[in-house]
Parts: sequence; C-alpha cells; structure tokens
Amino acid sequence: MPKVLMVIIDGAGDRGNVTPLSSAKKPNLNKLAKMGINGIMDTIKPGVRPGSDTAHLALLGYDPFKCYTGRGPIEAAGVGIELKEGDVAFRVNFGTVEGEGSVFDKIVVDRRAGRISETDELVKAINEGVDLSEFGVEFVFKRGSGHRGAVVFRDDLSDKVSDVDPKKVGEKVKRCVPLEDDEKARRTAEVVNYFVQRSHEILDSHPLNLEREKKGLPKANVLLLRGAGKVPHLPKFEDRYGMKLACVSGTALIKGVVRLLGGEVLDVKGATGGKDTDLNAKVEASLKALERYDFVLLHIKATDEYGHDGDFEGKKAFIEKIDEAIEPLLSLDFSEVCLVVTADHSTPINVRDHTADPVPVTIVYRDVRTDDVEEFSELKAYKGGLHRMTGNDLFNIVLDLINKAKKFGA
Ligand SMILES: O=C(O)[C@@H](CO)OP(=O)(O)O
Ligand SMILES: [Mg+2]
Repeated sequence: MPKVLMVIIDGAGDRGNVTPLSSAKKPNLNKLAKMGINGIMDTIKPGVRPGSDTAHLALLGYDPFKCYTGRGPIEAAGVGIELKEGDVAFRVNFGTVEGEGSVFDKIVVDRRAGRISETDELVKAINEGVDLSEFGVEFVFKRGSGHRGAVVFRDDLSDKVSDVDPKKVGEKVKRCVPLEDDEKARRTAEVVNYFVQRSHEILDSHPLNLEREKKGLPKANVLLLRGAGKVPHLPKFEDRYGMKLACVSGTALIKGVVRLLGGEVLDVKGATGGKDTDLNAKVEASLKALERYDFVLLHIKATDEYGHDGDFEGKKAFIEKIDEAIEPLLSLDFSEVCLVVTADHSTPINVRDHTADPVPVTIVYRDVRTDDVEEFSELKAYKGGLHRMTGNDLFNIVLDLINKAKKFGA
C-alpha cells in the first residue's frame, strides 16, 4: 500500500500580496509544486481562524467541531501526562508580569517571558512549592518547549472555567471564573486562582528569575493558564483508517494530537520545536519512518513563531532553510509515497496571530493531474487543480488517491 508523508509548515501562510512564502528563495518547494497538483485550503472552513490543535485534527481526518475538548488535554498528552476521568488540563505559558499587589493586580508585559528556553528549575520549584492538599486536589505540571507547559488538576473537577491568560500584553492577569452555575466549576476556579497566585510568589523570587532580572531579561514570573479541557475520547487513527500513524515534531501540542489518536511520537535528537531545530534530522527521521508507518506527519514549528513575533525576514529566512532541508523529498518514489506539503493556518506578520487566510497545498503522487502552478505560495496555489478545500477534504482526497477511501453508496 502506498504511504503518506504530510509536511506541515506551521503558520506558514500570510496576508497581502508580498508574503514570506512568496518572497523566499525556495527552489525545492517550487519543484514540488511543479511536479504536483496544487490548491488552497481553509483548514477548518472559510473564515474560521484555526488553532493548531483543531487544524491538525482536521488534517488527520477528524471533525474538530465534534471531537475537540479544549487545548489543555492535548498539550498535557504532548508533554507526557496521562489524563484520567475527572482531571482538568490547561496549557500553560511562562509569562512576565509587572506591578504591585496580588498576581491578579499585575500587568502582563510578555506572554512568553522573552521566549525563555530553559524552565526545568522553575517547574521543579513549583512542583515542590505549591501544595493543593487543602483543596483535596493533586496536580501534575510539566514543561513543554520554550515558554510552554501543561498542568493537570486531579480530582472530580470541571472544565467549564475561564482562562487566566489575557492573550494580550498590557492587560491584567485574569482571574479564573466558573462559566456555569455549578459547585464543581466554582471549586475548580478557586483551585486555579490559588495555583496561579502561589506559583507567582515562588517564581518572582526564584534565583533564576533574579538572575534574569540582573541580565535585563524578562522574568518568567507568572503561569498563564488557558484552554481548560477534559480528556477527549477519540477513535484511534489506525482503527478508523487502517494506517499506522507517526509524527516527527518538537511541539507538545502536535505530539499530543498524535498520541491521543493512538499514533507514535518519534524521538528525534535536535528536534526542539523552535527556531534552532535540526531540520535535516527531522527530514531524515521522517523518511526512515516511512519504512515502518503508513502515515507520517512531519511538523515544522518555527514559521509560526516568527509570525507571532511579527518578524517577516525571520519567517522568510526560515522558509529558505526548510527549502534546503526538504531536498531529499524530491527523490522519493512517488508511486510508493503520496507527499503532501501544506500549512495548518496562516500567522500573518502584521496580525501576529492565527488567521483564516487560506494556505497553499501541494500533493505530489504518481497519479495526480499536474497543473500550471510553478511556485509553492499562497499567491499561486489558488490557480491549481485542487482549487479550494478544507483540511478534512484534503485528508479525504489523499485517502482516495492511495485507494483507501470507502465508497459512498453501492
Ligand atoms: O504555542 C504557541 O506557539 C502559540 C500558538 O499556538 O501559543 P502562544 O501564543 O501562547 O505562544
Ligand atoms: Mg499552528
């Protein structure tokens, strides 16, 4: 059976008529566009701004409107926390706050604490210093890549509570509030607020942060929680599609999606999930994975980080790096492998967040009808033979190409 390699360049799309993708030198991506069939994709549906979580679910053939239970449990699965019934999980950002009073009186001046890369010591201090036993609750807190982490509160709790992360700088840390009139939700919010206040006290005076302050770096002195959710019950990818799934990614969220679908997360040395990742190692590992798995997802994150940072030149230069690294993909046997290159969403430089601007898609495979598109970019792809599709459509098109689609009707 032919295999699938899906390369997802996170947040690669942009806005306007000159984009990092359209202006980058990318001879290899262009060759693939020329060899294949092209189109543009609204990963969820037109006008809906995708999260990376819902986008990846859609790209793997799941309807996010039906199966998504929040970002927290996916991040938790990604950092290796096994969720139990009753648990409520959150995504965590190490951020920076300034001001006086309680943590909820302080202003968020950086949601990523200067994109801090080393948080082991801080995580340890919180795990050792915060005690939730007066609430009868346990917690598990683990770091992800960069400023990211996940926390799980363990008891019979509710996920109907609001975010602590204001999602904007210049605003106060938000108090977690119950989103329904229910004792469980009230108790959960109380636990979250205690955790955020107590962890702030520990972090603000932590030697590593005092050191950062001396060096003029933003202190990682607050935990911004968002995306409360309970463990989702997702049908396994292999049961559903008869294919063994694996991913190469340095990003907890993507690892979490794949783990929750029963897929394998491959450990690749140097895959940091950041701007310093080892792209060659990731490409090599993905090609090797095709020997053992039927559907391999190669996820590359840093384009999205450059988008969030508003750095056009950085995003463009990183696309050029990706282009060099993917050269070995040109020599794949396209009668054996169906190669898909796309993005999960746009992260435009001038928005600094995800938008619904559609992203380019290229499929290279033996049987595709090639078109006139000669460049991999959002500005050219729309002229291709695939026209415009959703993430679920793309998955179904790929299934059909490799003759795995079920017939509708007799
Ligand atoms: O994790 C990330 O890279 C981004 C977007 O998904 O989140 P944040 O804006 O909190 O850094
Ligand atoms: Mg993304």
